[in-house]
Amino acid sequence: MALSKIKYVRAFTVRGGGADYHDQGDGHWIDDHVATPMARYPDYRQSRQSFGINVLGTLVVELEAEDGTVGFAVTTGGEPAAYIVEKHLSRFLIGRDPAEYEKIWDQMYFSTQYYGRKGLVINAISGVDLALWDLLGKLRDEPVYHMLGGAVRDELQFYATGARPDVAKELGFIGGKLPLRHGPAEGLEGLHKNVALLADMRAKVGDDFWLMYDCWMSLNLDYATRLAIACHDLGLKWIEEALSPDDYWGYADLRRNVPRGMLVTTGEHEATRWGFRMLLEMECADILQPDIGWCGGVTELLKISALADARGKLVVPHGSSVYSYHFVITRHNSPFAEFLMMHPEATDVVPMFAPQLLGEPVPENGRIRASALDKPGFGVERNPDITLHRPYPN
Ligand SMILES: C[C@H](O)[C@H](O)[C@@H](O)[C@@H](O)C(=O)O
Ligand SMILES: [Mg+2]
Repeated sequence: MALSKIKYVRAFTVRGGGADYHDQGDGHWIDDHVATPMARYPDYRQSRQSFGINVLGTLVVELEAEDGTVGFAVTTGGEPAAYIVEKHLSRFLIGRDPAEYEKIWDQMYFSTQYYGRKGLVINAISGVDLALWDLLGKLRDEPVYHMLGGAVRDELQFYATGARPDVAKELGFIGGKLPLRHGPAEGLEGLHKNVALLADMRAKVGDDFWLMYDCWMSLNLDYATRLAIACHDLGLKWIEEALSPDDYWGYADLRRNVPRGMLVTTGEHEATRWGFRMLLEMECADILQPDIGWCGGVTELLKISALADARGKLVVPHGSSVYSYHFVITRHNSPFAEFLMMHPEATDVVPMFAPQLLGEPVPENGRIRASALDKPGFGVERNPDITLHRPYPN
């Protein structure tokens, strides 16, 4: 039984938080001296916005069916991604049944392979794929997680990413992931500051609360190895994205270098089943962390997750609000999820993609019940108070 066909494809952009969650105002923890590969240049060391981490902004993809039903999704991508959606990908969507998401994904990927494969183009494809699944759920009156096989547990449990793991513990989260603040350019003094900050946080949260460091691609193998060894006695649970996403060889070495029991994680800037196959077959990580809005969407993450499951690896998607929640609740090898604390001081729970989504669920006591996802599609609507810009109307 065919579903109502796609009649309109619209790509909008919007700035200020939301899916491009690094696009925040001044004084936010997420832009306060976080270590990055650009920190080797002193001018770009204090703020990630100074080198353009928020240059793209949010991409909003809207698919309207012939019967007027609208599916949408948000991801990082802004105007260049909007151009790719309207001028290239839309030809594989107009007049199509949204249930044909496998064929549509295949056509979007291989038609852009000559200039895509990773990064912005896969963000755009992911945004379309997420909007397809949202539209499918709204046409079928089903939550996305039902269409993925249903919940394998009653609730999601979250660790929190932000500057205040001590507050995250009080709020009921199962762990706290700190942004690493100092990289190799700040030498031994910076390394000691990283260890001291972790020691201070360990003293505040006690011995059993998970503490992790997120290194956002900023280190080299030697520094990452020394940091892991120096933090081991402080119970660092995992060292995340220590190296460049292209350094598969370095990650394999890092896994051999870190103290036994410490986990190496990465993946948020990796894309497609082929990229994650490389991470798996080169033994780069203990936990894979794809972002569903950047790796290829639901359709591709299903393949990535199955590859990882076959090798006994966990898949804990990078924080991406409802889009990852509907996935994680259905996968045995995704036992917990990430919640990014988007409150400027990381001291309160606010919707992750605020202010763009109406009905976005937030963890209570560090958990979200599966029943909270029981609305069609991804269960959220666009905030009508947010003005969208359509740069390339077809
Ligand atoms: C906190 C990290 O520096 C990044 O800002 C964060 O987006 C990402 O790496 C994460 O894992 O949440
Ligand atoms: Mg990360």
